[in-house]
Amino acid sequence: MQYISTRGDAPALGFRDALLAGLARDGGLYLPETWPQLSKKEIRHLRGKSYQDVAFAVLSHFTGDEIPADALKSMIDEAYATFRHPAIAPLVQVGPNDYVLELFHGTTLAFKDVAMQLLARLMDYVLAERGERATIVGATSGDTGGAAIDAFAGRERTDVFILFPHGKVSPVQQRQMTTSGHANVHAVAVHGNFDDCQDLVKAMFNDVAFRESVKLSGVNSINWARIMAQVVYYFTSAISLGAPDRKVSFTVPTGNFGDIFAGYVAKRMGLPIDRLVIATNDNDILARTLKTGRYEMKPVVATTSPSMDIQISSNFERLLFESYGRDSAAVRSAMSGLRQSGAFEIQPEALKAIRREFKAGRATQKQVAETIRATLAETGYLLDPHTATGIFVASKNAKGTSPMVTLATAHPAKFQAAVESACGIHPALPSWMGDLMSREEHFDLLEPELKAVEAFISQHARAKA
Ligand SMILES: Cc1ncc(COP(=O)(O)O)c(C=O)c1O
Ligand SMILES: N[C@@H](CCOP(=O)(O)O)C(=O)O
Repeated sequence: MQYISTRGDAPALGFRDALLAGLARDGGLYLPETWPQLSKKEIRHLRGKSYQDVAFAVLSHFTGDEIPADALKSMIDEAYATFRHPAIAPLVQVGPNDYVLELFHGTTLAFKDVAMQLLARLMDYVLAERGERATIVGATSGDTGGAAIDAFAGRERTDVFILFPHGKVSPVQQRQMTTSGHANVHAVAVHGNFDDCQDLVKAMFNDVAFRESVKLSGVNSINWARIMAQVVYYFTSAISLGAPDRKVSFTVPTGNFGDIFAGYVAKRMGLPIDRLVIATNDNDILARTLKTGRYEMKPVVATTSPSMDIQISSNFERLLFESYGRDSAAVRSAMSGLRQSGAFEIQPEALKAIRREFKAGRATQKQVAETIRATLAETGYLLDPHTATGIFVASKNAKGTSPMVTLATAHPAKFQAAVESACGIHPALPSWMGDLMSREEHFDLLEPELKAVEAFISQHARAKA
């Protein structure tokens, strides 16, 4: 399996190189040259199998012969042994045809753990095989950072630098990043928002001299391996609801478009997905884009679902590439429009293709709070504000026959203030992380200036060219 860049100007890479590269050298994002196919018969065969077995069946199509089967199996087993629920991603029924897919049973209580625990092991494996080290840089609006720090903490071959927007993550998210205590982990608060942090990460990748000097690698969903690992739970949940002999719909709280793009990939691979619904908070660039055909940035507003306070939705570039029939020149032109004027128009045929695959909706903060309160009152189920965004939008986009699964992307205890203000209940952290808020914090505070951030990383990174 070869991986190609959305911008068409970087060499195609095998799985291991794409994994370590993160972002392609032309600034594009890697995806597989062709979509692997699972027949109905093969999907049926996965019924009753464990999460780990389904993960192997799906992921081995992407890793091919670059990761031996035994090694992949052990990495999958180790990664999901860190989860606190035997099903890894259990499905909970909250209405006659409505389900919540709980993706928050990992070590940092968010869906990011599902991919990150595997990604860390895959990177370690490839680096060890090559006798190399890497410097991992990530941007976070709160959850990716904690998950990456947990998954990479103490690993010999990697140093991890996580940029987070100062004062804009929840107290639990901040502590998960700042209390690790491991020497290879660096939490860096940046005066700015998530988009500033993500811009810095992309700029570091595009600075070839810097990239090579510290052997840069990335763990945001720009890295194909993140998306790949997230495809698995679309299969496990749809199969448990009757796929491939029944279509299933999904609503996904969306920011960087990685999680829902994984759903699109599952569909391309043969999973019968009916609707894929994008749910946004007040930062509704994706909902506006589907409505108007114009992708246009507006200033980010702070909401009660801070992890989705994003305007530049990185993985939308992967969808554009697909919708333009994999025409990388059209993607390059859209991305240069975005850089120059903060906007681009989607050509009519591509827009039609996107609208065929996706629906979209927005939930205001008031609607999110009301959804948390009403869902608790009616079903006894406590939602976090990101999942509540999904549940609200799902309720407007459900389609009679197919079950609607909303992805529960975070545990309510990560957003205690918002949940308490919505319904009066203060969600407690699980007892195994009860001391989180009393651990000592360590982090650095930097301005959003490329050279200053690069200098900081060069000074602390152990990987050198
Ligand atoms: C809790 C939570 N929900 C939803 C999202 C959106 O996911 P994505 O960026 O993959 O669209 C994020 C992060 O982006 C998140 O942390
Ligand atoms: N919500 C994310 C933002 C980064 O998304 P990623 O999936 O590209 O890593 C976060 O919590 O950091």
